[in-house]
Amino acid sequence: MRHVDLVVIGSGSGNAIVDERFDDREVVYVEKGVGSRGSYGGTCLNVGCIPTKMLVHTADVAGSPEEGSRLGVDLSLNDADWPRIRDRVFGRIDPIADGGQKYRQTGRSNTSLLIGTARFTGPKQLSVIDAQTGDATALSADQIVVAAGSRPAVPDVPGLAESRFHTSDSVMRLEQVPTSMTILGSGFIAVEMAHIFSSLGVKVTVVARSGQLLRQLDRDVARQFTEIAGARWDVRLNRAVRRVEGDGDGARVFLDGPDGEERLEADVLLVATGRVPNSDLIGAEDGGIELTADGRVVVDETQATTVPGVWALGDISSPYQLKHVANREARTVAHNLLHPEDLIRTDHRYVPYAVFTDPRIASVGLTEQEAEANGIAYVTSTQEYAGIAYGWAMEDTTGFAKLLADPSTGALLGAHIIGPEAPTLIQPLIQAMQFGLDARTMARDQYWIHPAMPELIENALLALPLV
Ligand SMILES: Cc1cc2nc3c(=O)[nH]c(=O)nc-3n(C[C@H](O)[C@H](O)[C@H](O)COP(=O)(O)OP(=O)(O)OC[C@H]3O[C@@H](n4cnc5c(N)ncnc54)[C@H](O)[C@@H]3O)c2cc1C
Ligand SMILES: NC(=O)c1ccc[n+]([C@@H]2O[C@H](COP(=O)([O-])OP(=O)(O)OC[C@H]3O[C@@H](n4cnc5c(N)ncnc54)[C@H](O)[C@@H]3O)[C@@H](O)[C@H]2O)c1
Repeated sequence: MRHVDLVVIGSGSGNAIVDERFDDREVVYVEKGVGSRGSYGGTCLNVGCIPTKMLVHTADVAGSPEEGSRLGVDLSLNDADWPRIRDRVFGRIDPIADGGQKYRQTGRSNTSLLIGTARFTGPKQLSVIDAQTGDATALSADQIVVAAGSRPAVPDVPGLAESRFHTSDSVMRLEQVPTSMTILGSGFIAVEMAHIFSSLGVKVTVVARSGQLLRQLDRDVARQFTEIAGARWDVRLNRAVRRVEGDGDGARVFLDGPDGEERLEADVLLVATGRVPNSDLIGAEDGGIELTADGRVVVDETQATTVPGVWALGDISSPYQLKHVANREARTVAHNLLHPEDLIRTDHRYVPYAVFTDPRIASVGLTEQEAEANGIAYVTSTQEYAGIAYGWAMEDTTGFAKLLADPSTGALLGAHIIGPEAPTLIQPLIQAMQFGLDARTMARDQYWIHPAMPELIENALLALPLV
């Protein structure tokens, strides 16, 4: 068995851990590859944030005629050349992944890369199965970083496994843009993909189990989004998927609907029903590593697992499946590997996120239903884009910012925005929450550029009924 100082399993956020600070240690990276190319560099780069957002921007541009028509500008969409769109995205991403792999193979003399699947065989012991030859390499290490991420969940629906279906791992590399697409699920991936493909002319049907899309969001935002989406896509709410039939020519999905069985036919079926942590792939339990009931690796705030010397970060352990959280946790792990006498903790107090659909959504802190359920005293304010000058310029009639604050101190408890540039507009509110800036001071003690979009935030802050 080969013994080294450090093994890192997973090249997503795990890839950022080892740099010149680790030059005095022998390091082995293990990566099995993601997506159809078996790419290096993890989910975000290859099959997640980066390609989706490159496609979302393309979708926004394709949606310009609709925006123009609101403003009296007559535009038309002549063609969306899918092979060009797809190849622009992956023509940029694939070389970055390949370059990252090459760097790990040859870039640092103390670091090597095994392309294969790592599994614990005992505490701090691993077997790595080579992706090409199937040969096993036994490894042990003083320290192991588990950064093995998550993968698409595939629900146990009769006929699904035997049918041709896509997940986010494959749908962005389709050969042809389909005529129609059924999307199972109504979370982040479902509504981002629905925006992308519907903007390119695909007839999209979204199937949701509950009565709302994005139902974990603040209830007013979820309600507004569900209404907007219903006017744009064929949205089927409160549906149970009974079975799937698929042959060479697409897939048929059978649902229990309000009036009995419904049958959906589409060229492409996209399953977007959540992601499961890869703790089973790494054989976490054989390594003595404790898991949560939903299969995540248990970590404390220093990212330490229940096995001393084994650390975890990102989707495999975090309750937040978000890249900026995985990156922050990776910084904690890197520091703690280097400074065992001075451990730091990951701050998870104000984790924001954005949903890059149409309209955009962004959120940080408590939703109103969370504040209510936890008996937290709060006041709210809602400012519509339609009530600020830049909203008139854009002719926006559906967007708003909603704030929750402590009624006596003015401390911000939550912020939720649906509308243009929401992921950008929310950043000063994240900053205020993180650094303890109260709503009154934030609103009054700085200039807000007139007539810019952040006046949405200024007005929402001023409208809070603080005592
Ligand atoms: C379609 C999509 C869009 C997204 N968009 C956003 C977004 O806009 N913003 C955002 O913040 N987040 C987004 N996310 C979430 C984000 O991509 C993840 O939270 C983040 O990439 C997790 O990083 P990670 O390092 O934990 O895991 P990963 O990046 O998944 O890395 C884990 C790596 O471990 C490897 N691995 C797994 N098991 C083994 C094993 N046994 N042996 C060897 N290697 C192994 C995998 O192949 C993988 O490369 C998106 C996700 C998806 C799917
Ligand atoms: N912009 C972003 O930050 C971004 C974008 C995409 C993905 N992500 C991350 O990736 C994660 C995974 O995305 P996702 O959209 O797959 O998950 P999600 O948790 O956002 O949504 C899953 C959806 O699937 C539904 N569902 C679950 N099981 C089902 C079943 N058996 N039958 C029918 N419906 C079912 C749920 O009700 C929900 O609507 C997200 O939670 C998010 O953290 C982030």
